[in-house]
Amino acid sequence: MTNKITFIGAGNMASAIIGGLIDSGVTPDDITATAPQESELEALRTRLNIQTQTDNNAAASQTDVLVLAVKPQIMRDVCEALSDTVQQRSPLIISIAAGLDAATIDQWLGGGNAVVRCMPNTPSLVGRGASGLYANARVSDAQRDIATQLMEAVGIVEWVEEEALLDAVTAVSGSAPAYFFLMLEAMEDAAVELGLPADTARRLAIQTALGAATMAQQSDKDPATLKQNVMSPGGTTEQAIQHMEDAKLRTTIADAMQACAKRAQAMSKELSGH
Ligand SMILES: NC(=O)C1=CN([C@@H]2O[C@H](COP(=O)(O)OP(=O)(O)OC[C@H]3O[C@@H](n4cnc5c(N)ncnc54)[C@H](OP(=O)(O)O)[C@@H]3O)[C@@H](O)[C@H]2O)C=CC1
Ligand SMILES: O=C(O)[C@@H]1CCC=N1
Repeated sequence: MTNKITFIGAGNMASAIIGGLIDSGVTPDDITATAPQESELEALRTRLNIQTQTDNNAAASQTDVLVLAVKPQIMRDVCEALSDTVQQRSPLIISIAAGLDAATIDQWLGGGNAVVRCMPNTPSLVGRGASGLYANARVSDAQRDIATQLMEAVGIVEWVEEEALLDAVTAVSGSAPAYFFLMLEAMEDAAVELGLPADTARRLAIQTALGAATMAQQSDKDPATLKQNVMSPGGTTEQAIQHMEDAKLRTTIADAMQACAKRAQAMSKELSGH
């Protein structure tokens, strides 16, 4: 990838993507990250050898791809302060903010921009990210390819042609690493209750999650069949799964994902004013 990429914001999600990009072979010199405090950038620069800047406009004035990676609540101020530079330079805009539509981002940046909305997740850091992407009408095929290449460097990419579907992507992958971390926490706690040392329990639970995900990815069987294959009739797994079904775990998961998508919609209304 020969494009210069600038990340506005250098927090959890930006540093996960940057880490993944560098591991995938992108030249650190082609990546710039900005944040208000030099102290926050110093660690990133030392660790990853990338360029850093505290001045968003200075960074944006030299870039081909501008990744907006600040919290949604400050996006308006950040975009409006960047609009002159963006209007002059016309970089491809990639916003990773939850619940902020492309038209609003475009308007805050002065209008007429090629805007890709991306919903990534933090496993991008280890090259196992899952990103949903949506492009507005200004995005050319070549720019779509750039966005695809960028996010495929850190995981899988799924394009959606309806922007509203990014809220579903947020529920199933953007926010979802947290669901699995919760599961790992709960399994470790329960295994400790059953007498295992915490570190042993954690290693076993993590390896099992990894193994199950890898099997689900590589097998031609669906998850329901893979689950059934673990459940010997009258055996142990049946008891565990029956307990989860009785406790309505599926409904809990569905309700949680509905709440997640609804929050993305509400944020959009709150922040864009329409
Ligand atoms: N975390 C996640 O798993 C995911 C997050 N996202 C989206 O990514 C975006 C960032 O989230 P996340 O990384 O978690 O948040 P963080 O708070 O970790 O990162 C935000 C970054 O923006 C910096 N920042 C604040 N103000 C400015 C400014 N004026 N100019 C430049 N940088 C600034 C912050 O610096 P400082 O710390 O000094 O304030 C920080 O480096 C959000 O919009 C979120 O919706 C999307 C998918 C997943
Ligand atoms: O919780 C959030 O709002 C962000 C967006 C998706 C994951 N983290």
